[in-house]
Amino acid sequence: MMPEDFIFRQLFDSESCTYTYLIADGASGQAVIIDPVIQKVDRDLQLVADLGLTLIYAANTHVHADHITGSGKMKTRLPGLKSVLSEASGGDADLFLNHGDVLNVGSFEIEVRATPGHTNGCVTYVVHQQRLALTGDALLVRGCGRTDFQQGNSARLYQSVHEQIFSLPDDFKLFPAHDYKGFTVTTVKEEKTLNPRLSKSEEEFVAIMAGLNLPYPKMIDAALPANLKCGLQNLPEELEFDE
Ligand SMILES: N[C@@H](CCC(=O)N[C@@H](CSS)C(=O)NCC(=O)O)C(=O)O
Repeated sequence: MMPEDFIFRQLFDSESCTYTYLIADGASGQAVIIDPVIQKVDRDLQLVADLGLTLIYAANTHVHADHITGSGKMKTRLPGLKSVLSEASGGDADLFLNHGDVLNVGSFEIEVRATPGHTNGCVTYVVHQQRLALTGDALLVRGCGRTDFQQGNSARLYQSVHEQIFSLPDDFKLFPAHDYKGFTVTTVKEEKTLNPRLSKSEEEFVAIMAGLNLPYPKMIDAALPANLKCGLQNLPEELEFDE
Protein backbone atom coordinates (compact mmCIF):
# COMPACT_ATOMS: atom_id res chain seq x y z
CA MET A 1 0.00 0.00 0.00
CA MET A 2 1.30 3.43 -0.90
CA PRO A 3 1.29 5.88 2.05
CA GLU A 4 -1.10 8.21 0.23
CA ASP A 5 -3.69 5.43 0.22
CA PHE A 6 -3.91 5.52 4.01
CA ILE A 7 -6.73 7.69 5.33
CA PHE A 8 -6.78 8.56 9.03
CA ARG A 9 -9.18 10.93 10.77
CA GLN A 10 -9.40 11.75 14.47
CA LEU A 11 -12.90 12.95 15.41
CA PHE A 12 -13.96 14.38 18.77
CA ASP A 13 -17.12 14.33 20.90
CA SER A 14 -16.84 17.27 23.27
CA GLU A 15 -19.63 15.98 25.57
CA SER A 16 -17.75 12.80 26.59
CA CYS A 17 -14.28 13.91 25.44
CA THR A 18 -14.14 10.79 23.26
CA TYR A 19 -11.98 10.35 20.18
CA THR A 20 -13.44 8.35 17.31
CA TYR A 21 -11.10 7.22 14.55
CA LEU A 22 -11.82 6.61 10.89
CA ILE A 23 -9.20 4.48 9.20
CA ALA A 24 -9.44 3.60 5.54
CA ASP A 25 -7.60 2.31 2.55
CA GLY A 26 -8.24 4.96 -0.10
CA ALA A 27 -7.40 2.58 -2.92
CA SER A 28 -10.07 -0.01 -2.16
CA GLY A 29 -12.34 2.41 -0.27
CA GLN A 30 -12.69 0.01 2.67
CA ALA A 31 -12.93 1.68 6.07
CA VAL A 32 -13.27 0.95 9.79
CA ILE A 33 -14.58 3.32 12.44
CA ILE A 34 -13.29 2.86 15.97
CA ASP A 35 -15.14 3.99 19.12
CA PRO A 36 -18.03 5.86 17.47
CA VAL A 37 -20.37 7.86 19.74
CA ILE A 38 -24.13 7.56 19.18
CA GLN A 39 -24.74 11.33 19.14
CA LYS A 40 -22.11 11.74 16.39
CA VAL A 41 -23.33 9.07 13.96
CA ASP A 42 -24.67 11.59 11.42
CA ARG A 43 -21.37 13.48 11.39
CA ASP A 44 -19.32 10.31 11.05
CA LEU A 45 -21.42 8.74 8.29
CA GLN A 46 -21.41 12.02 6.37
CA LEU A 47 -17.62 11.99 6.46
CA VAL A 48 -17.56 8.38 5.28
CA ALA A 49 -19.85 9.33 2.37
CA ASP A 50 -17.92 12.52 1.56
CA LEU A 51 -14.70 10.52 1.27
CA GLY A 52 -16.40 7.89 -0.90
CA LEU A 53 -15.63 5.10 1.55
CA THR A 54 -17.36 1.82 2.36
CA LEU A 55 -17.55 1.22 6.08
CA ILE A 56 -17.07 -2.49 6.74
CA TYR A 57 -16.42 -2.50 10.51
CA ALA A 58 -17.59 -0.45 13.51
CA ALA A 59 -15.17 -1.53 16.22
CA ASN A 60 -14.87 -0.60 19.87
CA THR A 61 -11.76 -0.76 22.01
CA HIS A 62 -13.94 -1.87 24.97
CA VAL A 63 -17.39 -1.56 26.53
CA HIS A 64 -17.45 2.14 27.37
CA ALA A 65 -18.90 3.49 30.60
CA ASP A 66 -19.13 7.19 29.72
CA HIS A 67 -20.99 7.27 26.39
CA ILE A 68 -23.16 5.03 24.22
CA THR A 69 -21.52 3.50 21.20
CA GLY A 70 -22.65 4.53 17.72
CA SER A 71 -22.02 1.02 16.33
CA GLY A 72 -25.65 -0.15 16.54
CA LYS A 73 -27.11 3.00 15.00
CA MET A 74 -24.55 2.82 12.19
CA LYS A 75 -25.49 -0.81 11.53
CA THR A 76 -29.12 0.17 11.00
CA ARG A 77 -28.03 2.79 8.46
CA LEU A 78 -25.49 0.63 6.64
CA PRO A 79 -26.62 -2.94 6.01
CA GLY A 80 -23.59 -5.20 5.91
CA LEU A 81 -21.64 -3.18 8.47
CA LYS A 82 -20.23 -5.49 11.15
CA SER A 83 -19.83 -4.50 14.78
CA VAL A 84 -16.57 -5.61 16.36
CA LEU A 85 -15.63 -6.11 20.02
CA SER A 86 -13.22 -8.26 21.99
CA GLU A 87 -14.60 -11.61 23.13
CA ALA A 88 -13.43 -10.84 26.68
CA SER A 89 -15.73 -7.79 26.81
CA GLY A 90 -18.81 -9.92 27.27
CA GLY A 91 -20.89 -7.66 25.02
CA ASP A 92 -22.77 -8.33 21.78
CA ALA A 93 -21.07 -7.94 18.39
CA ASP A 94 -21.02 -9.48 14.92
CA LEU A 95 -17.31 -10.22 15.13
CA PHE A 96 -15.39 -11.08 18.29
CA LEU A 97 -11.68 -10.42 18.60
CA ASN A 98 -8.94 -12.10 20.59
CA HIS A 99 -5.31 -11.18 21.21
CA GLY A 100 -3.26 -11.63 18.05
CA ASP A 101 -6.18 -11.40 15.65
CA VAL A 102 -5.82 -9.21 12.59
CA LEU A 103 -8.54 -7.06 11.02
CA ASN A 104 -8.03 -6.59 7.30
CA VAL A 105 -9.24 -3.30 5.88
CA GLY A 106 -8.35 -3.04 2.22
CA SER A 107 -4.62 -3.60 1.95
CA PHE A 108 -3.72 -2.75 5.51
CA GLU A 109 -3.79 -4.83 8.66
CA ILE A 110 -4.85 -3.91 12.18
CA GLU A 111 -3.30 -6.13 14.85
CA VAL A 112 -5.35 -6.70 17.99
CA ARG A 113 -3.48 -6.64 21.29
CA ALA A 114 -5.32 -7.43 24.51
CA THR A 115 -4.62 -4.63 27.01
CA PRO A 116 -6.93 -5.38 29.98
CA GLY A 117 -6.85 -3.48 33.26
CA HIS A 118 -9.24 -0.55 32.67
CA THR A 119 -11.77 -3.26 31.76
CA ASN A 120 -11.30 -6.99 31.15
CA GLY A 121 -11.99 -6.62 27.45
CA CYS A 122 -9.82 -3.63 26.49
CA VAL A 123 -7.82 -3.96 23.29
CA THR A 124 -5.26 -1.81 21.51
CA TYR A 125 -5.36 -1.69 17.72
CA VAL A 126 -1.91 -1.53 16.06
CA VAL A 127 -1.33 -0.48 12.45
CA HIS A 128 2.32 -1.47 11.97
CA GLN A 129 2.41 -0.22 8.38
CA GLN A 130 1.64 3.31 9.59
CA ARG A 131 3.61 3.06 12.85
CA LEU A 132 0.64 3.90 15.07
CA ALA A 133 -1.66 2.36 17.66
CA LEU A 134 -5.09 3.22 19.03
CA THR A 135 -4.84 2.57 22.74
CA GLY A 136 -8.46 2.97 23.84
CA ASP A 137 -8.58 3.78 27.56
CA ALA A 138 -5.55 1.66 28.45
CA LEU A 139 -3.22 4.57 27.78
CA LEU A 140 -4.22 8.24 27.60
CA VAL A 141 -1.79 11.05 26.82
CA ARG A 142 0.11 11.52 30.13
CA GLY A 143 -2.54 9.37 31.82
CA CYS A 144 -4.42 6.09 31.66
CA GLY A 145 -7.85 4.63 32.14
CA ARG A 146 -9.20 4.39 35.65
CA THR A 147 -9.34 0.96 37.29
CA ASP A 148 -12.07 1.30 39.90
CA PHE A 149 -14.99 -0.42 38.10
CA GLN A 150 -15.76 -2.86 35.21
CA GLN A 151 -13.28 -5.44 36.53
CA GLY A 152 -10.60 -2.76 36.66
CA ASN A 153 -7.23 -3.95 37.93
CA SER A 154 -4.28 -1.57 38.27
CA ALA A 155 -1.51 -4.18 38.24
CA ARG A 156 -3.03 -5.77 35.15
CA LEU A 157 -3.26 -2.39 33.41
CA TYR A 158 0.38 -1.64 34.22
CA GLN A 159 1.47 -4.99 32.78
CA SER A 160 -0.73 -4.55 29.69
CA VAL A 161 0.72 -1.14 28.88
CA HIS A 162 4.32 -2.15 29.51
CA GLU A 163 4.12 -5.46 27.68
CA GLN A 164 1.82 -4.59 24.77
CA ILE A 165 2.22 -0.83 24.15
CA PHE A 166 5.62 0.20 25.52
CA SER A 167 7.11 -2.79 23.66
CA LEU A 168 6.29 -1.08 20.35
CA PRO A 169 9.09 0.98 18.74
CA ASP A 170 9.68 4.37 20.40
CA ASP A 171 8.51 6.38 17.40
CA PHE A 172 5.08 4.71 17.13
CA LYS A 173 2.32 7.30 17.48
CA LEU A 174 -0.30 6.54 20.12
CA PHE A 175 -3.88 7.78 19.82
CA PRO A 176 -6.11 7.55 22.92
CA ALA A 177 -9.90 7.11 23.19
CA HIS A 178 -10.23 10.17 25.43
CA ASP A 179 -8.51 13.35 26.31
CA TYR A 180 -9.47 15.83 29.03
CA LYS A 181 -6.57 18.28 28.64
CA GLY A 182 -6.43 19.12 24.94
CA PHE A 183 -3.91 16.53 23.78
CA THR A 184 -4.47 14.59 20.57
CA VAL A 185 -1.55 12.22 20.11
CA THR A 186 1.64 11.04 21.77
CA THR A 187 4.42 8.54 21.13
CA VAL A 188 5.70 5.41 22.83
CA LYS A 189 8.88 7.23 23.83
CA GLU A 190 7.02 10.21 25.31
CA GLU A 191 4.78 8.05 27.45
CA LYS A 192 7.55 5.71 28.59
CA THR A 193 9.44 8.71 29.93
CA LEU A 194 6.81 11.38 30.69
CA ASN A 195 3.63 9.55 31.71
CA PRO A 196 3.23 10.56 35.37
CA ARG A 197 1.62 7.22 36.26
CA LEU A 198 3.03 4.60 33.93
CA SER A 199 6.67 5.73 33.99
CA LYS A 200 6.74 4.70 37.67
CA SER A 201 7.24 1.22 39.16
CA GLU A 202 4.26 -1.14 39.22
CA GLU A 203 3.99 -0.71 42.99
CA GLU A 204 3.93 3.09 42.74
CA PHE A 205 1.42 2.91 39.88
CA VAL A 206 -0.98 0.75 41.92
CA ALA A 207 -0.77 3.25 44.79
CA ILE A 208 -1.42 6.21 42.46
CA MET A 209 -4.47 4.52 40.96
CA ALA A 210 -5.84 3.60 44.40
CA GLY A 211 -5.71 7.28 45.37
CA LEU A 212 -7.44 8.81 42.33
CA ASN A 213 -10.94 9.00 43.87
CA LEU A 214 -12.58 10.06 40.60
CA PRO A 215 -16.34 10.62 40.44
CA TYR A 216 -18.18 7.99 38.39
CA PRO A 217 -18.88 8.95 34.75
CA LYS A 218 -22.25 10.70 34.62
CA MET A 219 -23.55 8.34 31.88
CA ILE A 220 -22.41 5.07 33.45
CA ASP A 221 -25.83 3.71 34.39
CA ALA A 222 -27.16 4.24 30.87
CA ALA A 223 -23.98 3.46 28.96
CA LEU A 224 -23.07 0.01 30.30
CA PRO A 225 -26.37 -1.81 29.60
CA ALA A 226 -26.68 -0.17 26.18
CA ASN A 227 -23.08 -0.85 25.18
CA LEU A 228 -23.31 -4.52 26.20
CA LYS A 229 -26.02 -4.67 23.49
CA CYS A 230 -23.94 -2.82 20.88
CA GLY A 231 -25.96 0.39 21.34
CA LEU A 232 -29.03 -1.32 19.88
CA GLN A 233 -31.03 -2.01 23.07
CA ASN A 234 -31.45 -0.50 26.54
CA LEU A 235 -31.19 3.01 25.10
CA PRO A 236 -32.42 6.04 27.03
CA GLU A 237 -35.58 7.41 25.43
CA GLU A 238 -33.88 10.51 24.01
CA LEU A 239 -31.37 8.38 22.09
CA GLU A 240 -33.76 5.81 20.65
CA PHE A 241 -33.79 5.56 16.85
CA ASP A 242 -35.77 3.76 14.14
CA GLU A 243 -34.30 0.45 13.05
N1 LIG B 1 -16.13 13.02 33.75
C1 LIG B 1 -16.36 12.06 32.74
C2 LIG B 1 -15.67 10.74 33.04
C3 LIG B 1 -14.19 10.86 33.18
C4 LIG B 1 -13.59 9.48 33.38
O1 LIG B 1 -13.79 8.85 34.38
N2 LIG B 1 -12.90 8.99 32.34
C5 LIG B 1 -12.44 7.64 32.33
C6 LIG B 1 -12.52 7.09 30.93
S1 LIG B 1 -14.20 6.96 30.45
S2 LIG B 1 -14.81 5.46 31.63
C7 LIG B 1 -11.04 7.48 32.82
O2 LIG B 1 -10.53 6.40 32.82
N3 LIG B 1 -10.38 8.57 33.27
C8 LIG B 1 -9.04 8.48 33.75
C9 LIG B 1 -8.62 9.76 34.41
O3 LIG B 1 -7.53 9.77 34.97
O4 LIG B 1 -9.37 10.74 34.36
C10 LIG B 1 -17.84 11.74 32.59
O5 LIG B 1 -18.60 12.03 33.51
O6 LIG B 1 -18.18 11.16 31.57
